[in-house]
Amino acid sequence: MASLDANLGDRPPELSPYLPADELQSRMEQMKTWLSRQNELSPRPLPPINRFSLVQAQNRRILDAEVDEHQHKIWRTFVGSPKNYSSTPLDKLSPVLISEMLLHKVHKGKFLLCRVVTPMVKMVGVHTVIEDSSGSVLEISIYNFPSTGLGFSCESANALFPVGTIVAIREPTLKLGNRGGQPLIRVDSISDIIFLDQTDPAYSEDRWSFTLPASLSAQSSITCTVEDFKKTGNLHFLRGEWLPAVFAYSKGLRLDKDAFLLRLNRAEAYLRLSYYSAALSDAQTVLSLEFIDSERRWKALTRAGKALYFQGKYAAAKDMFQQCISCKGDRDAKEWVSRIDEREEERLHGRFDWSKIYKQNYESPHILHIADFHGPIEVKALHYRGGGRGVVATADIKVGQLLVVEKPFASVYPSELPENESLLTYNLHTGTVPDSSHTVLITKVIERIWGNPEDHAAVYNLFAGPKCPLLPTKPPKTSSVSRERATEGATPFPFESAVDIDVMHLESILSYNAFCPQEIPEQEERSKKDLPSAFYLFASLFNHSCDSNAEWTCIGDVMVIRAIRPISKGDEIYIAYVPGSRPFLRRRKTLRKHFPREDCPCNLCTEDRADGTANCQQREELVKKMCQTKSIEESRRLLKQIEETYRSSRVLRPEMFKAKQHLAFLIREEFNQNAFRLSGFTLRSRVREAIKLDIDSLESVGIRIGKNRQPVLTQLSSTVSSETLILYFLSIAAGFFGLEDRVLAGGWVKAAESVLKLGLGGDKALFMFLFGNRVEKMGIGEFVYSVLGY
Ligand SMILES: C[S@@+](CC[C@H](N)C(=O)[O-])C[C@H]1O[C@@H](n2cnc3c(N)ncnc32)[C@H](O)[C@@H]1O
Repeated sequence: MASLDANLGDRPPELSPYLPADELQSRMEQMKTWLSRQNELSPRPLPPINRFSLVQAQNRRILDAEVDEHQHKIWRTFVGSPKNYSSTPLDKLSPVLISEMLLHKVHKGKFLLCRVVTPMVKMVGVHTVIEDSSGSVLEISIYNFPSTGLGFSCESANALFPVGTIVAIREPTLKLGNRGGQPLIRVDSISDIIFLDQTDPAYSEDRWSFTLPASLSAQSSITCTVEDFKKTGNLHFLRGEWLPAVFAYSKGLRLDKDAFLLRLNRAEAYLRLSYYSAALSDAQTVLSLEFIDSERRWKALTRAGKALYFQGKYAAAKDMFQQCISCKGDRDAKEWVSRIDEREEERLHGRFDWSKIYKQNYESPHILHIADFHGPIEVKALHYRGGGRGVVATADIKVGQLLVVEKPFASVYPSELPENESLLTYNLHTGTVPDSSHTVLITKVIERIWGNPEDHAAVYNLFAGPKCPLLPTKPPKTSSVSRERATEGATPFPFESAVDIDVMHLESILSYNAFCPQEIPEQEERSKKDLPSAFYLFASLFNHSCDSNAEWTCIGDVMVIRAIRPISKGDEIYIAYVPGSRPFLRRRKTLRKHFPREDCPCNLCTEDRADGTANCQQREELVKKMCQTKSIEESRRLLKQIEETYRSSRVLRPEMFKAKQHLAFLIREEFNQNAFRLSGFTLRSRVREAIKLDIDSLESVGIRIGKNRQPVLTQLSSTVSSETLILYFLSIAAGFFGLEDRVLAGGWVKAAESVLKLGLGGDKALFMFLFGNRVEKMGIGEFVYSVLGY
């Protein structure tokens, strides 16, 4: 993320989310060019900077922020603007002073040792004033630092960077800021910041030409003892400020690395942050100590067990909890053991209790207790696909077979975002304005990599846009975790990142691989501010087809992929990035970023292209009209016209599904309102007509209907979700039930149950959970239960 740098004479294009889509896209292209030009400006010396006025300006900002605390703030950001990061270790860099630095320059080969002079103020990132040892000052903006972004308070940033904190900034970038065009250091990558040890000679006051006011330097941690840090850490922990707690414990551990209580507490704080490898490493260090008592040992075992469980290392986690049980006969640990057994059933055999998982989703969209699962599939090199890979079947696959269950690497729901702040992001990679949840997702992914550096390679092995080279099917063994936490002499996490984080590359990766784990309602493409965003490492390897052979759905933020057609061994498996039910021209626009040169090559798009743009456009307009009309007669006319936009040879006709469903709906509405006026014969013939339309509509989306007017489920639909199909089937059943044709009604109920099994893996409990209320409302509850034997 980035805020816009001030221009130097040549003005940047004006952007607004309210511009027509094409105009907005073209201005974003201009903005891209403008930003890269800014990046290429010739370096020049810094103007003189007055310490007093810089500090005063920051103090004013702090006051303004306090006054505006409750006002709604909209922060403007850019995804895809140039951002730098360093990949050179600190000990290979040489120091630079502010007076030696140049504006518009990335100081390659250098690091700046600096001290925080004023409290932080929050903008898109956090902003403060720093000084170097000679007393020269500069403003600094730090983006993407965990626990400082959207929804976090300034106090959190000040707890992490209190006045007096000394940091080294690797290969700093000096730019002009957008607020008044002041020169500032801009840090996009958190891995560029290294926090110096408070025992480092740099912390000695005589190293600095300027003495910080006593009232401020008291906030510096130089005089604190291990006990002070423990207390501060515990206080933060009690307030739920996990990262400030981690920092306080870590400072204590810098003074005494054997202070195992701090380490034990830090392990718990790491768990709350989902930094599992860090939590595990702390818990294991405590377990390696011979002298700890059984209570502490039990705590360390529990924390190690949880870290391993959430990393999906179930056997090792079980071992920890079993040791807990022998330690204390612990009931909690027994529950964890049985949870682990359930996870192993899921992971190894794909046996999931779906209704239990759907119920978890009611409590929170972040499903905690579920294992990842892979069916008979593998990632294969497919050089003709962007990124060079795809997922193929390693055995013949049946309709409904479970292929993938995957927890997200990170996910963000709008309900987690603050009400008084939002982000207006321009994604220069895709020319779109993503919702806040997508932008926050980037920060979450950065944090997750920072806290779990072993995942770095898998994330950076994902497709990153049209210029991305062919990628290997497995992430290469990385040397980037080489600056290991435990390496002798290296600054340990969290004071230094174990991996270098290239934010610009990550932004590209997320532009091409983020999912919205919720169905996007029709017509909602331009106002999707309420939609969640999630990122999956494995699901990102599937290629796209609008007429896919597998369906992805989400339960909360857990991705589930199932086959909706029989798939032969060796065949590629596709999912739909954009639903095939969306009209062709809108689909093509949304898919443009994935197919920038030619269109999507799938069957559905090929058929739509063959119908011609004019027909597709007319079809889209007719369907729009159809959805707005309440007149049955007009609806019949429109249905005919929609049909005429298809070539006669076409089988899959998704818009006919919508149109027929709408007409059936209007007919039902009419007879519901006029039932008392219509003769029994007319009523029955209307009901029959509505049912016929419903049944015919299913054939337009690939559901074959047998001679007995029952569906033949040799495949599910690529353009209608299984959940929607079940509802239509049940509504047809209700129609036949109204006609007192219990045989046909029962047949459709059974078919609905089959779709539930194939498309959602469901059983009786799931049927009751998802559709129990709906069949009651349709007035066929008792009938349905008797047919299904519930
Ligand atoms: C999420 S990635 C899919 C995995 C990717 N193929 C890889 O190797 O990492 C999305 C990108 O894959 C490529 N892609 C997806 N579906 C495709 C298709 N049907 N044909 C060709 N390339 C496709 C496009 O470049 C798209 O932007």
